[in-house]
Amino acid sequence: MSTDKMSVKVNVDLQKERQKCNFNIQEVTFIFDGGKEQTLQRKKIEDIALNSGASIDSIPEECLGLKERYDNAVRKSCIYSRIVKNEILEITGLEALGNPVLRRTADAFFKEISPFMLHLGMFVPTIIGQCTEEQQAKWLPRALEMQIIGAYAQTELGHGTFIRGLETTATYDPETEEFVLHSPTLTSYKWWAGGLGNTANHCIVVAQLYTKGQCHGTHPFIVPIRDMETHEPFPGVKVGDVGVRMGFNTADNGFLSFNHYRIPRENMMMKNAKVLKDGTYVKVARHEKLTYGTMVFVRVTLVKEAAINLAKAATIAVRYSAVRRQSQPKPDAPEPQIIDYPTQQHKLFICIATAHALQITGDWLWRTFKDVLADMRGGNTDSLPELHALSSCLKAISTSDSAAYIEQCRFACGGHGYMLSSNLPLIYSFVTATRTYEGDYTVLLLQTARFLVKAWEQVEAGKSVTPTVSYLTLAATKEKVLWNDFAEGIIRSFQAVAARKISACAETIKRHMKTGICYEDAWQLTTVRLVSAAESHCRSVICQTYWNEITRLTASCSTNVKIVMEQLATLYLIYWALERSGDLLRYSTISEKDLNRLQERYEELLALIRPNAVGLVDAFDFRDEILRSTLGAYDGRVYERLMEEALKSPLNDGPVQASFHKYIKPLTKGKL
Ligand SMILES: CCCCCCCCCCCCCCCCCC(=O)SCCNC(=O)CCNC(=O)[C@H](O)C(C)(C)COP(=O)(O)OP(=O)(O)OC[C@H]1O[C@@H](n2cnc3c(N)ncnc32)[C@H](O)[C@@H]1OP(=O)(O)O
Ligand SMILES: Cc1cc2nc3c(=O)[nH]c(=O)nc-3n(C[C@H](O)[C@H](O)[C@H](O)COP(=O)(O)OP(=O)(O)OC[C@H]3O[C@@H](n4cnc5c(N)ncnc54)[C@H](O)[C@@H]3O)c2cc1C
Repeated sequence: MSTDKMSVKVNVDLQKERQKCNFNIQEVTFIFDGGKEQTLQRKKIEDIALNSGASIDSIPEECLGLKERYDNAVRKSCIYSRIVKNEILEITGLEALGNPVLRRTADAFFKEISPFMLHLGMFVPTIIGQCTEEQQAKWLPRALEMQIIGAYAQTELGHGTFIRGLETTATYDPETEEFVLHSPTLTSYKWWAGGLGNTANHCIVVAQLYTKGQCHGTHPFIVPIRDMETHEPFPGVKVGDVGVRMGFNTADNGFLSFNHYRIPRENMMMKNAKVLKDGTYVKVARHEKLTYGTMVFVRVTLVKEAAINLAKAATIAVRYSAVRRQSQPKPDAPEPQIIDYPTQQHKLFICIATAHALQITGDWLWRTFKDVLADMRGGNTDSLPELHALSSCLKAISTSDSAAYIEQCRFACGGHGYMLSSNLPLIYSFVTATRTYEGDYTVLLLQTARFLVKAWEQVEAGKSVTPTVSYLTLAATKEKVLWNDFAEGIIRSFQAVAARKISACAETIKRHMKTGICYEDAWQLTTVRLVSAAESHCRSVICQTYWNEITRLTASCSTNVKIVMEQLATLYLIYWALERSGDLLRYSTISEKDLNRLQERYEELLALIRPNAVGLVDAFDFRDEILRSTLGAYDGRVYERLMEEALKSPLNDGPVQASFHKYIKPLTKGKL
């Protein structure tokens, strides 16, 4: 517990909740952080970054105008970057780029998003992933020292999803040994890149590469866009802000176009393909899609990003639910804490369980990613398709689940949850964007479906398949899988559901093709089912990973930690079994009686978890500065904080606003 938590006067109900908690909170914190060392490192980083006081705003960020908000975000980004550069990267190394601790700590500085986020989030990783060693030696130190500030401009006004359809061109001119960047149409304007509008001086631009009259598809280039002294855009570069957004308003999302703008040949990122001085195109990479590497990296990191944000929302909603009292279900009895309502527990405990499920799955995916990267360094790209399939569906489901449950947390907080000072709307506006950016939900699930159908064809042909789809061989019998309600039984049934849906899709595609239509059209006619099959596959991966890993991670924990962690994981499995009861009725032998028993077990679990609920969210260990919520602070002084924040509103700067004299008075006096 940090010192600020020990010294404050805590709401009586929250104090009682903490006394009820029967497990060792710190052990659960270690599990959530991925180990004791990670917790200690995180706390050290938080102490360094937050004890400076630089993150404190005198006026709430949300009360500032658009320009002032951006200005304030840049000011704080500079302070935070200095801390990251001078102190944090020293502790973490470049591993920090895949570690949510940087983002988690940044939340204390920015209630919205830093305009520098994409610099560390995509610009630097793309330099690492797409540049030769020589190029890295030139660009990486300057980027890490913040001598240059970069953005990642791939999406265009006309195309985000369909990368092959991008229109910006980079045409090689062997006379001058330069690439000429050009935006031939309005729809070819780069659009959305974070940090681009006003902040960045460099940008990674993804463009169609032309040399010797031939197009070689999209490739990344490092492009200086602004003068390093004056910050004026260079001639031939048009750049600006895309306009006000649902969230991300301090992230400086920008547009960019080029008018025959020249960059040196060496600015093409040449790890995976090169253009020689004479214009000869040379392919280096062994896999066609290695230029998409940064996207795979970010999708992998977004799974834990989804977990952390959901954990924040759950912390706010659970603490608030312990403080808030409402209604009178029994005559003459006191108003209960709203957390005592089973319906409230149903809304909230799945959020706690999902945060753990996604965090654990995100850790596992990160390890898988690093293994695949190590293989690729040795020249073996065999595991890349499986990684792409896994990272695509896990990014889609984790961000979608997280956004939905964060909104559920807001509902769980009633009217006060709608206040920006609760922080729930801002957390939601950030996370709901993650469902779209870095690959839209449906589009990514269809990428996974493509892999699954191919895997199914391998199984049918009697060939072996990769580990995450090996269940296809076991579960894909024509018989219904025998239901049992032990955890392993539920997981096996989910796998059977996924296998049956995948095989049904493959059959449907074949059936359509028998009518004479081509594969592409048959695929389109099957896409609603393909998305559903990919979702089922992903759910079975999360359930299996969560269950196996939590069993492993708690093996040496104290008894009550084991018990509460198992209760949460079981709750997660049963929740989804009940949610997907239609699938289970269709593809397993589950009966109505079994479903009733599951429902009863689910309700028992809610009651068992109830006394530990506040302890469970305390174990996420968010400092108040990071939570930034009137409803979720550790001390539970909800009403006092709501009042304090209300008084900070510029609309409370005097009893009478100028608009009264300008408009209302003339109106009421009949003079308007
Ligand atoms: C100071 C502050 C502190 C900060 C702290 C820092 C912390 C950072 C936190 C991170 C925050 C990050 C914020 C990010 C913001 C958003 C950025 C963006 O959106 S950027 C923009 C993001 N934009 C998007 O995400 C766009 C989404 N669109 C796409 O990715 C692609 O267009 C596509 C994948 C949908 C299709 O691609 P297409 O080329 O048409 O391919 P086909 O469909 O024709 O399939 C052909 C074959 O290729 C295969 N394959 C495909 N991909 C891959 C892969 N990656 N690999 C391997 N294989 C792959 C596929 O399986 C198939 O195989 P097979 O069946 O033939 O064997
Ligand atoms: C907050 C935010 C930050 C961003 N930051 C960046 C950034 O820094 N750099 C950058 O380059 N980009 C960025 N983006 C852009 C982002 O990557 C794209 O918006 C995203 O990839 C989706 O592409 P799109 O907008 O073209 O959507 P579209 O592809 O037009 O999607 C619209 C709808 O069509 C559906 N659809 C599209 N294709 C198919 C298909 N093949 N099959 C079935 N359905 C389909 C989708 O499911 C969706 O429902 C950002 C976006 C946001 C919202």
